[in-house]
Amino acid sequence: MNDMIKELNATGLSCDSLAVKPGVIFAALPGTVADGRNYISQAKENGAVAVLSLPGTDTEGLPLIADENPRLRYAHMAREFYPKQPRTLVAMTGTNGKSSTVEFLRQLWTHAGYQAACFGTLGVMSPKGYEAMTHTTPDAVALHETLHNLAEQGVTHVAMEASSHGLVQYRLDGVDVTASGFSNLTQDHFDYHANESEYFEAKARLFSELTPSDAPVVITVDGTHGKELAKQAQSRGQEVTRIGWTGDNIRIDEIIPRAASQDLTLIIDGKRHELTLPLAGEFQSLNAVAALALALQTGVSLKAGLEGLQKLTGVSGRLERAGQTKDGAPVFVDFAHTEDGLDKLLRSVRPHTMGRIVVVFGCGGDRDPDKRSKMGAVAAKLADSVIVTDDNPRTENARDIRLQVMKGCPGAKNVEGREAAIALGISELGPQDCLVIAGKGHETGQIIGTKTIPFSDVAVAQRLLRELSE
Ligand SMILES: CC(=O)N[C@H]1[C@@H](OP(=O)(O)OP(=O)(O)OC[C@H]2O[C@@H](n3ccc(=O)[nH]c3=O)[C@H](O)[C@@H]2O)O[C@H](CO)[C@@H](O)[C@@H]1O[C@H](C)C(=O)N[C@@H](C)C(=O)N[C@H](CCC(=O)O)C(=O)O
Ligand SMILES: Nc1ncnc2c1ncn2[C@@H]1O[C@H](COP(=O)(O)OP(=O)(O)OP(=O)(O)O)[C@@H](O)[C@H]1O
Ligand SMILES: N[C@H](CCC[C@H](N)C(=O)O)C(=O)O
Ligand SMILES: [Mg+2]
Repeated sequence: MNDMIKELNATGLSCDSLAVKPGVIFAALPGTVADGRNYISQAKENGAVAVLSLPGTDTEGLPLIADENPRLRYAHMAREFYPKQPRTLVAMTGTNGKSSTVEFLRQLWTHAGYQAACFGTLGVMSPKGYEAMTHTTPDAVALHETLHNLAEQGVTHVAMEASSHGLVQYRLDGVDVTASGFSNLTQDHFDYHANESEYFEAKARLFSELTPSDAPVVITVDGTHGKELAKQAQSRGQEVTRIGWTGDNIRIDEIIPRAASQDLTLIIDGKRHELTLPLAGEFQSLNAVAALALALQTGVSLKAGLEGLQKLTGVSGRLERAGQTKDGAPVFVDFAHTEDGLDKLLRSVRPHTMGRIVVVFGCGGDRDPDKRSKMGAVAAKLADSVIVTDDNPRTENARDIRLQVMKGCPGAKNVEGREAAIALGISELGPQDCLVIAGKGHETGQIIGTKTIPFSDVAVAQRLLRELSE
């Protein structure tokens, strides 16, 4: 451990004054809402032994660890407190598909006999079981602590989600990334990133700054951003696996949708492979292929990888079949919360549906307002009946959010309250139809104001289906 940390006899590190305990170094970080430097006295009262912050910070007499980039330093110090890391560490970025890919990769590794884990939006999944987490990419201290604990448990392979917020805020710095992956980049988070190029630069940091130049990278090259990232990675000398419908290394040649599965033809390094993926939805094939490519780069044989794909189980809240009406019309719950996600979701469901697609969705408050009408327009274009409702209004007015969504789908029904909207969706279903409830996926709460009220799309849909069949 660093001499300075030893000298201070520090027992920990935290950027939250409220969480500071005696012996902890307080990182006073300027943020988006508050400025950690305003909480130094509180941290001191709680027993902080030093302050990490910008040069010149008034630390109220505590020793100052000065750094021009205190967030980056914070991440590297976090590593010193939690030094152990599993030997294989994959980081996955992209607008959509991260959670699915890391979970599929965890399953492929486990199938191949490795002690494997993944973490992100859905929490930590390890051989020890499941543990909740608050962020897709946790704060640097929580992230390093998680990796350290997984290594102590004997986990050798970990896949983690690298969100753009996490990358910009240096939450992953200090992680010895051994391979990384990219799914796609489409609109999201324009409330946080100034524009698309800043958003792209945030994602690109994973490859240019966090992944060593001799490490393999797996890139879905179907979009312009993927192509650009692949070019940049290649010029740095990284070994690039190009995947997707247009991938040179792993190409999806054909997908034949079945009722609840897909027959895939993949061309891997020029050779044809046919298999059945036991999941519905084209986007799941793309994520499964990304997981396969990352597995092959991290010790899994092609034979075990292809076998593993045929045994994949779906990710909670990602095109999850919650149940069906008594006439057999399925109800799916999915986490699509972007224009592209909703587009891919509705297109994915179409080939599996004989009748009409009914969609229930809304948009989150305190999140990118520009995506709202765009999601409305996609729903109007690709579904037969659109019901706009609430999705975590947070501190915004729920009705205003719905009206912004409705601008893109003026013919849609506007239903206050998510349960009422789901009930209406179910009531519209004929025997050949299907209901898609999008936006909340695995979530178990509806955030209204700053309170979270228990709410699960799967549980509500199942209860309503049960009540209707009684
Ligand atoms: C916009 C954003 O990413 N904010 C995150 C960031 O906050 P910040 O540094 O801007 O914090 P701030 O509230 O301005 O406060 C500044 C500093 O003062 C400290 N403070 C503040 C108050 C106090 O009483 N005492 C105190 O010490 C704070 O701990 C912080 O260090 O760092 C905080 C500590 O790690 C995070 O909790 C916080 O996540 C907020 C709650 C959040 O909602 N983040 C979301 C948008 C997010 O990160 N999402 C991505 C996924 C996005 C995706 O879908 O791809 C994720 O990785 O989860
Ligand atoms: N490869 C993909 N391309 C486009 N859309 C996708 C893809 N994979 C998943 N989706 C859509 O995005 C939703 C979220 O998927 P997933 O949770 O895997 O993404 P994520 O990148 O982890 O999202 P988040 O940024 O919220 O963590 C899915 O429910 C689906 O609707
Ligand atoms: N990771 C995404 C999830 C959005 C999910 C949706 N239910 C919402 O609340 O907007 C975010 O925090 O922007
Ligand atoms: Mg995720």
